[in-house]
Amino acid sequence: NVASAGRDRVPLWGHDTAHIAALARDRENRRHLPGLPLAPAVAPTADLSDLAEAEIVLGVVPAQAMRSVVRQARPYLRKGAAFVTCAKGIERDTLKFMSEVVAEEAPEAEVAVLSGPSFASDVCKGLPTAVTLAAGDDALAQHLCEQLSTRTFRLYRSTDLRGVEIGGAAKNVLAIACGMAAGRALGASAQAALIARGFAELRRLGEAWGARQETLMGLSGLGDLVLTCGSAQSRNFALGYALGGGETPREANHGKLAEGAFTASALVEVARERQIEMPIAEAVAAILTNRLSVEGAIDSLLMRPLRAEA
Ligand SMILES: NC(=O)c1ccc[n+]([C@@H]2O[C@H](COP(=O)([O-])OP(=O)(O)OC[C@H]3O[C@@H](n4cnc5c(N)ncnc54)[C@H](O)[C@@H]3O)[C@@H](O)[C@H]2O)c1
Ligand SMILES: O=P(O)(O)OC[C@H](O)CO
Repeated sequence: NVASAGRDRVPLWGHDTAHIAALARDRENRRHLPGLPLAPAVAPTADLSDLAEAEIVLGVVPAQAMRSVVRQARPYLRKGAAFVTCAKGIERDTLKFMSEVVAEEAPEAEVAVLSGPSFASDVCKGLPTAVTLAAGDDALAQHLCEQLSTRTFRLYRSTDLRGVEIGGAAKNVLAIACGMAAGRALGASAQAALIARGFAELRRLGEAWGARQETLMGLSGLGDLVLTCGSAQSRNFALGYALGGGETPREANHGKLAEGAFTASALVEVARERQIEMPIAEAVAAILTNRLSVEGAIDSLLMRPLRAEA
């Protein structure tokens, strides 16, 4: 809906033809965003050739599906089109970030990343939202911000693609930990401690990749961490909450996409490769793979050696 502002026709492609037909018929996404009508310009389509006219393509699919979607889309992408990845995660099989996946699968496209604190329903309702758009070339980032911003959806530009991607991928994993603490009723103080120590992990990883401080402290880093760790509306937080309440990793998902569950192990591997300590993320990955209980994770985090705050 946001992307359609000021445009005559914005094709909305999806792989699930029944869902696309329902979107075209109902003019709303009854599955995920009931009661929020599609903007008139949005044209649901199952035909990828509809992308041929697009100067800007937004990739809004689960991180683990991004490669196959870009591969399918490539033959239809116009030369020089910008492909903006909106997925927050790391590809499990390759440990690659989304901008790398897009660059590998569609080398002719201009790659950009959109990330930041934004629940789809808030954006769709026209509530004020601010996020970061990063592209290697500042002029491209500025162009995309101008093209995609609306009065209520504010884009800040950046050239720090990796910093933006690290924030988006890490915050989902850390939000699972915060959800677990809430589900275990550990209290608001524990919650705040997890956000602060989680941010220390995100920042350490970002710095090891050369991410800029303003990115890590900004919308796509601290901003999205605070939103996702502090709201039951978050699917990652909700997954953690169910785990904290005693559900198994298999039960706790409730059929919703919680990207942190797919990215946790990859995040930990990426961190280990750079010798970065991420004990909270490690605990989440271990719980999700049934190597550790929630109780065991609490014990191991509380019993870590005392150290300087960094
Ligand atoms: N929902 C939000 O509030 C929100 C906000 C910011 C960023 N994101 C990010 O956007 C990405 C997508 O999230 P979402 O909430 O739109 O998820 P979603 O579960 O609604 O899925 C988005 C679309 O991807 C399609 N899809 C699923 N598997 C696919 C596959 N294998 N191949 C092709 N298409 C497939 C689905 O049919 C759906 O239309 C995630 O990485 C998420 O972190 C979501
Ligand atoms: O529902 P979540 O946990 O996927 O969070 C959605 C967005 O990423 C919040 O910025």
